[in-house]
Amino acid sequence: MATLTNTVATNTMTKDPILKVEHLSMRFGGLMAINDLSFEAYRGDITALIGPNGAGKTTVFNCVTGFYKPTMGMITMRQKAGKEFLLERMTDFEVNRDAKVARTFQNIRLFSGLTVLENLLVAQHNMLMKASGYTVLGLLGMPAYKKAAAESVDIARYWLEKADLIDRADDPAGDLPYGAQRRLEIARAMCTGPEFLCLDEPAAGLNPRESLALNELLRSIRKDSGTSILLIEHDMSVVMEISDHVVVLEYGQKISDGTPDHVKNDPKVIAAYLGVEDDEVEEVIEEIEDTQGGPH
Ligand SMILES: Nc1ncnc2c1ncn2[C@@H]1O[C@H](COP(=O)(O)OP(=O)(O)OP(=O)(O)O)[C@@H](O)[C@H]1O
Repeated sequence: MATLTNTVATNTMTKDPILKVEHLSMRFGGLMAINDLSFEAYRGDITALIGPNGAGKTTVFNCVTGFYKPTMGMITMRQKAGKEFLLERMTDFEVNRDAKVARTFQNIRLFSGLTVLENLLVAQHNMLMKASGYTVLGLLGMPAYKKAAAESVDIARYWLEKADLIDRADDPAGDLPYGAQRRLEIARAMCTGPEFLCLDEPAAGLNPRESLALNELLRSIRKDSGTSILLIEHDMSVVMEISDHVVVLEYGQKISDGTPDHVKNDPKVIAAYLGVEDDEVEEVIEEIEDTQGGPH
């Protein structure tokens, strides 16, 4: 099995996997976008999925979150309480509601005409409907609904504080600067109480200050809520700064798996990013160092 021969440079003995991807393949017509991919994400970790354009990162995300049905393979998520879900057999709605996996998308998908607070309340719609007993009478006055409604405002306020957006709670979401909209999307996903949060390029288009604010939010999610995070990211400063574990894809296969330091120095990863063969890596790195005036 090709994937098992790759080095996993993390201490997997002490880690508790929240997600296991086993022999995942996804074919689009004649194109094998993902080819026999296996990796794990560990509970409480921030795991980054990286790789050059077209490597298959978004396809993996879409399989994990129920948007695509994989051609082959198994995706198991195990919740903290021990309940297991085979995500490849579930719809995107079930993955979110039952397995408690939330996601954001490459393109921001907020309700731009609703306020910042309203965006977070809409995200809790399922919980509120459940509390209403799915009846109009419930909506109109049942104590359970009133309690749930008050709780959902508290949850929204909590995440607005965390995302540093509390001062903008009553502004239309569409009026926020880009970086703040990204944080609002993450806050919205967190309002659904996920055990596993999947973020598709959260730092895309952010300026350095917004990137720092994002890093801070993700670190606080990991620390305070214990939610495990899987993110796709091109911004290496974000990946290296906040990830506990990095999985690198190229042409739909795993080429490296380990700590940020391990993958950063892995010749296969360097070769993939520079677009050269493995045996040419050292030569190319020497050339780069020469043009930059020596090693850094
Ligand atoms: N729905 C689809 N139909 C056909 N081909 C697809 C589809 N989705 C992805 N692909 C192809 O699968 C391959 C992997 O694409 P994917 O978007 O997963 O890569 P990626 O690593 O996320 O790339 P990027 O970093 O550019 O977003 C690409 O060759 C892409 O063109």
